[in-house]
Amino acid sequence: MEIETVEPYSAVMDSFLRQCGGYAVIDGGLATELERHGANLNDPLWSAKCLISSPHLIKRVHLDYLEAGANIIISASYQATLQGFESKGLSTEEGENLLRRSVEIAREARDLYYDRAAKGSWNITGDKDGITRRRHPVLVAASVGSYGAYLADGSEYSGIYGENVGLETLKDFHRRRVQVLADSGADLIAFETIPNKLEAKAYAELLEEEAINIPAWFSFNSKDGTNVVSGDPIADCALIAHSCEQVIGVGINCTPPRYIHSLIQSIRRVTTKPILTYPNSGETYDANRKEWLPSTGISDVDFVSHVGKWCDAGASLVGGCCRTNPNTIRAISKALSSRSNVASPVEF
Ligand code: MET
Ligand SMILES: [Zn+2]
Repeated sequence: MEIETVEPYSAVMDSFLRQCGGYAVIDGGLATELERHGANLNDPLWSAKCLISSPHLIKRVHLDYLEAGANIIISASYQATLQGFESKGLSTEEGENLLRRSVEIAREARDLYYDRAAKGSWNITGDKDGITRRRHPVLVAASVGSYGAYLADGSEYSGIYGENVGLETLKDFHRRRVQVLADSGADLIAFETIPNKLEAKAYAELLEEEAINIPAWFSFNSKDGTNVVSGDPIADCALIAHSCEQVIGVGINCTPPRYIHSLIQSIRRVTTKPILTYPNSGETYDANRKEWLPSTGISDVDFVSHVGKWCDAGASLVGGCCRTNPNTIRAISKALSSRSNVASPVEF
């Protein structure tokens, strides 16, 4: 009898991290970077609005992050939901096509980046001889934002959905989008800015029940360094991720840098899965005024000075979220490459 060996999901991340030299760079904020380029995202669809109005800009921002050293680029589907598209008058089919398009744009950016790297039009890794050019490995992650992100009322920063929103409601809300993204050609699904335990549970059950056959990461947000934003302990949330086979990474995003270290420590206590972190700039989003309040924001340099400490605590994937930009990612890439042990770079 022939025994079929199926590669475990975790092998995808293990071999990717090996290729990256042990540490991988996640991209920076997408929506806020689109805004910095002039896009008006004051809309319930937020960055997904650009899938309709300016896909070329999304591609450009992905490319900027690749050029800055990102190994993982995250698609513009964070706030792209079939329900959101429907309320704009789009059909289910049109909505599904836009979801697929978000991943296609990221894949096109990766192809373009590889092409340009091969032609040597960018000094990707600063090769000394100028002859052997190396490119860094790149994965495309399909973003799934939380139910709170769809509500567009800031509740992904409170995690309070009310009594009427239970596990089944959340599963039904996310089901079709997750199915479409799983078949879109993405390398993994990035469940981002997860504000509570309930939604993590909904994702884990969906991945299992729908037999989603690409890996995923779970990334939570926090405003105190101990709990996710709803008040559920980060350790409980990370345990849900730990117990789900498809989940190949667990971590924290869109959270001020000052809380990251203790959150990583708490996650490390409950899982051996790779830990990822892509904090925001440290500024606070005011959902009522729909703007980022200055004040506690820290500079790129300060942000990056924490990276080594985060890696020492267990993180192996680091990037940036809202209000970070290609400069942040360039600096993170530099910080990580000094720790990396690139044994087998991809050569042209
Ligand atoms: N990947 C998304 C973005 O950068 C995450 C947003 S967090 C509110 O736009
Ligand atoms: Zn963010």
